[in-house]
Order: sequence, then C-alpha cells, then structure tokens
Amino acid sequence: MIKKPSFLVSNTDYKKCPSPNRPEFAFIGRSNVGKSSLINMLTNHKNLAKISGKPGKTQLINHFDIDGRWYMVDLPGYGFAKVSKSLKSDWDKMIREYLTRRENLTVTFVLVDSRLDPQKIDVEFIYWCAENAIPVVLLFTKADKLSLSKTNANVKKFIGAMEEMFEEAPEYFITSAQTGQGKEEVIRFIEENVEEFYTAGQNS
Ligand SMILES: Nc1nc2c(ncn2[C@@H]2O[C@H](COP(=O)(O)OP(=O)(O)OP(=O)(O)O)[C@@H](O)[C@H]2O)c(=O)[nH]1
Ligand SMILES: [Mg+2]
Repeated sequence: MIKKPSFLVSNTDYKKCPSPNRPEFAFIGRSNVGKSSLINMLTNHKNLAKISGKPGKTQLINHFDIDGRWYMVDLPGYGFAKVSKSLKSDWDKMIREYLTRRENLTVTFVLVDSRLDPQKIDVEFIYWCAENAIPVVLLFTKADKLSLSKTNANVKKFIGAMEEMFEEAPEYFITSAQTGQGKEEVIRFIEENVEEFYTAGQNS
C-alpha cells in the first residue's frame, strides 16, 4: 500500500534528478497511452500527475516521492506526430540518456494500449530497451474500454510478437486507470523489487 506520495521535481536532464539512493520505477509509452493516469491510480490520487485528453501533456522527467522509500517517474510520451523535429530529437536525447544512465532505475514500465494491434513504434522502443539492457515490464492500459475477451486477444497478440523477437517475452500486467484493474498486482510487484533493492544493498 502506498501511504504518502508527493511530487518532488521536474527535470530535462537526468544528471539533475534526485539523489539515486532509492529504487526507481519509470512509466513510459506512446503519448496519451495513460501513463499519468496510471500513476494517479496506483497512488490513489486524482491529480498527482497531470492528465490531458490531448497527447503531449507530460514534457519533463517528473519525480514523485513514494513513502520516502522509492521514486515513481512520469515521462513524456513518444510517437506524438504533431511535435517538431527538433523537439523530437530533444525528447530522444533526454529520455534515452535518462533510461540508459540513471543508475537506480530498477524497472521501466512500458505502457501499451490494450485496444490496439501491436504498434511498430512500441515494438521498436521495447527492442531498443532490450539492446540497452534496460529491464522492461509491460503494462497494458485502458482495459475498461474493450470486452475482456477482446482485451485478452490483443494482449496475446502483443506477447506473441514479443516471443518472436526475444527468447522470453517481458513480464506484463493488464490495467485500467478507470476501474483500478491491476493495481494490487503492480504495487505488489514494485514492493517486491523495492525490498530486493534494500536487502541487496545490505549484503554488499
Ligand atoms: N477509459 C480510460 N481512459 C483512460 C485510462 N487511462 C487514461 N485514460 C484517458 O486517456 C487520456 C490520456 O491520459 P494521460 O494519463 O494523460 O496519458 P499520458 O500517457 O500521460 O499522455 P502524455 O503525457 O501526453 O504522454 C486521458 O483522457 C485519460 O482520461 C483508462 O484506464 N481508461
Ligand atoms: Mg502524461
């Protein structure tokens, strides 16, 4: 259970992010996929992370403090067609540097819209993460929008595409910010990793 979440700081540079002395969990995915909404759902907050119906709302690396024990990070989305080329390359540099160099980044949650067939941009991004040894867990979003069977069929298709690329598909959870689906499972997963971070630290 998350008790006390609070917004800490926004940055464009990973070097200025808070001290890397706690485990960190980042949320990324296409613009509008529901990253900020999911952060609010997981933290039981209406507006901890800013949400918008228009894609491109989140523009910075946003750190949230969770119970003084770990960080949650809301990132800007990729694949928003309306941004200029220079803005896109700024995004690329900021995010790719953050993901590859942030030493305490424990897991990167890649959010995927559960309504869609596998999208090239998501598959390519996940492939890039694998090439760079960034640990990825998939979160399928907006599961309230389709029937259970349709959602499951889409998830199966996506995982099938992953299995064609990798020996093992990434771990995944099916979520809805609207209904709270997946909340307990995702929080439990995070808490297990937080626990491991601190016990590994004690043994070294
Ligand atoms: N029905 C439904 N709508 C959702 C869900 N999650 C997000 N939305 C809606 O999707 C839109 C985008 O949500 P955001 O959380 O702002 O998405 P984001 O990925 O943070 O977007 P950017 O910051 O622009 O990259 C908003 O209109 C949300 O209300 C969900 O689980 N179910
Ligand atoms: Mg956002």
